[in-house]
Amino acid sequence: MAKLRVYQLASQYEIPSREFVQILNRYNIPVKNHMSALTDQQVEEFKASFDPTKDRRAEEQVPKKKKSNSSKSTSKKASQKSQQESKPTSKKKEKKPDKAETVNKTQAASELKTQDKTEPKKKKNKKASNPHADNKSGDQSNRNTNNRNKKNRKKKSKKSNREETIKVKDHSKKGKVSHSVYKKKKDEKKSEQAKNKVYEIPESLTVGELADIVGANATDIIKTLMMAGTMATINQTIDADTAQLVCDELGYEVKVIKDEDVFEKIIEEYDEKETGNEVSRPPVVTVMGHVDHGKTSLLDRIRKSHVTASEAGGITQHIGAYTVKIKGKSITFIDTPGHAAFTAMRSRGAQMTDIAVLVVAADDGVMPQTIEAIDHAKAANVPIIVAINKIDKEGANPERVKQELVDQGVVVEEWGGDVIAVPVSAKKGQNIDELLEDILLVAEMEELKADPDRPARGCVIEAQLKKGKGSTASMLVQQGTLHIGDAIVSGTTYGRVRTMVDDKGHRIKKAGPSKPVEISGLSGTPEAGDDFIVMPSDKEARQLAERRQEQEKNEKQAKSSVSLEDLFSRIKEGEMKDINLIVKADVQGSVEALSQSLVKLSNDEVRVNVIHGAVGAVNESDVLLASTSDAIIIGFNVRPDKNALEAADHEKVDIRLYRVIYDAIDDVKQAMEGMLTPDYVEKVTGEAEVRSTFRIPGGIIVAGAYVTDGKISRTDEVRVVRDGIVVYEGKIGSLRRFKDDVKEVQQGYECGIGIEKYNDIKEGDIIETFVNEAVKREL
Ligand SMILES: Nc1nc2c(ncn2[C@@H]2O[C@H](COP(=O)(O)OP(=O)(O)OP(=O)(O)O)[C@@H](O)[C@H]2O)c(=O)[nH]1
Repeated sequence: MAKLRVYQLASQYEIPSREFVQILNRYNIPVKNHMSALTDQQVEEFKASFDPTKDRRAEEQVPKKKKSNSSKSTSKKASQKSQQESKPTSKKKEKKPDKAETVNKTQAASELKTQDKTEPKKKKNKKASNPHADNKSGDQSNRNTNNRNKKNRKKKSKKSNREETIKVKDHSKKGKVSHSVYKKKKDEKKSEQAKNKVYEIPESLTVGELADIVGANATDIIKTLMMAGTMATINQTIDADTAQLVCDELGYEVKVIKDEDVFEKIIEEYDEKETGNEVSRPPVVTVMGHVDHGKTSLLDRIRKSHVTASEAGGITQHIGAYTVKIKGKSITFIDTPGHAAFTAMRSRGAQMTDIAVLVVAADDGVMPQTIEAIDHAKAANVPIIVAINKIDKEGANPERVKQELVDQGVVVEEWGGDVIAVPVSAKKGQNIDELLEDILLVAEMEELKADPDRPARGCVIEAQLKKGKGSTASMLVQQGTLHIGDAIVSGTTYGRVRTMVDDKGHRIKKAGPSKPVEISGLSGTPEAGDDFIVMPSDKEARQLAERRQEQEKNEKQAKSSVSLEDLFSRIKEGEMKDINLIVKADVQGSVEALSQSLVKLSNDEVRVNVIHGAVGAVNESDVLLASTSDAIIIGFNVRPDKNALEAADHEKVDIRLYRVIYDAIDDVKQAMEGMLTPDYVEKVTGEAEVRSTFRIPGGIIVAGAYVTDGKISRTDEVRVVRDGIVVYEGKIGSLRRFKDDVKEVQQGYECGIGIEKYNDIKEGDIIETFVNEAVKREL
């Protein structure tokens, strides 16, 4: 059964709703306005204890006037009458409610409060909220009658529709009339259909908007509101409770969507919706590859040789991306080379790259960062084009590069695969056009499309604070067209596009799909990879940005990436079908052995994937890849560097470090079975940098070290790390400050450290101390 509303109960006692709200509050029933719903229990308890004669004494003034007017009219009418008598209200005040105004809980509550405090104010307010009271007393009494007949109203209104149709039918002798009957029937059918639907409404909306959503006549809504004692205009804002009540009355089923869900919905609908007006857009390309293989040289070469004469007039700006033209078609290059930027963007959910150009130096071949780049591109599901660079160099061997690529699962066309490889020389400008044409070819196959006529969407390439300009952000338009003056939200910032400059330094007024631009006008500096969305108004942009700020705050506190501990529960809940791992080890043999053993742990329920395996310390790029791919990092005989630790902390990525391969396999296995219950957790206590070494009597090599972090304690365990790889783990043999033995040395001090049973310490090594702390077993 539908819940009883305050006004309905009020009408049973013939007490005005506003007064009744106060009475209910005095009975400790915390209702806010006449639309508030009451539970059955509240109604029962209230009815049992409420004595209308006794409990309404506080409102004595009102009943008095009620008597003086007519015994049947309500006290509400009486008080309105009294307003007329006591003080004529200015026209301005009468008009006020006609403007868009919220009839919500707060307003109703505050009005009530004001009424309590001072009589004159009460009059003004009442007047303001009932503009028709002066000249529409007839309406008012009608309303009261209607209130009394409320129970029958719904039935009646439906019935009257039917009756009308029948009436017309009775007179339907002529074709014209029967046509109108037909039309009416059709309308009825339509409205019946409409009534069977569930409409979604926001937390607050205007009467007109509600009419639009459910497809009802605004007049009907206004009438229904009037019957419930609320005078509203078409532009007036009503809250969801009110809207829901009106729709109940009119027979429309509605569901209230929270404001944040409304924003989400706008975003989702936009993403999903194809307008049918999509046209081809230029591809967006990222250049990746191993250090020194020529990424920057290639990007420079492309930019310099493909800026047309007309464009060259402007000074090329660094805005993080640029567009070149080849055979009348455009290509946009993200001009910050490297996968760190690429993954940083992906970790923020942005996928701006359509194609990855993998630069491999022909004289050097596939190197660790080449593999990393391949893994990143694969994880992002982005097609690769290989640019085999430096073919002008002596010792260049493109065929060897192709062979090495096969080992990484990248099979070029000549070898029967589907990856295009182009031998180029960034230095000499050889085959650059060919590379660009191949990019266009791949783009064509990818069928990259966008509708330029939609409000713009895209993402931030980079953003900074510029002197005299405030926050500027380089943005890539991915959908629609961005215009000067557009209200936008970007990440947690918002504003209006004040200025817009393209990569050639030209001030422009609009930018279409795949176009990079630098804009100003934002309230803050968004982060690379943040999205940007054009909103219908400044107000909505600000609201969405504020909501995101709040969400970000909450998420920071509760971000959960995958960890070995929660692996089992996520598998059980069906949340995980794949376990993604990144394996880093000291030597290639270990990477392979560990990876193979881990993959073999796959069972019917879950598959174990090693999405990236490489030699070397765990770095920031590994962490970002883990974050974007929901992966756990398994390190064998390696350590994370500082940036990686910071990133892991920020992204909440689980890094597991092992000294025994079997332990790593066992942990993953046990985690999959829900048996992982670590008793000890390692805590790093200090770090010292070896700045020199010296030999002491007995041939022992001691490190002259500087404590860079925490403190080095004589009793802590110690490990020696060289280039991110653990070369020894053991105990401290001696710890000295000058000539004295000491128990500990704090950060910022120098000391001598000898390591038990280890004589191979070298300058540049990192000495890390740690303790194993007992932790509670987890259930
Ligand atoms: N001979 C020859 N040298 C090249 C070519 N391309 C780049 N180089 C040289 O290789 C070196 C590295 O080039 P960069 O473009 O800086 O390489 P990168 O990959 O951007 O390097 P990082 O930014 O450090 O990752 C420079 O000395 C270039 O002059 C080429 O096609 N031929």
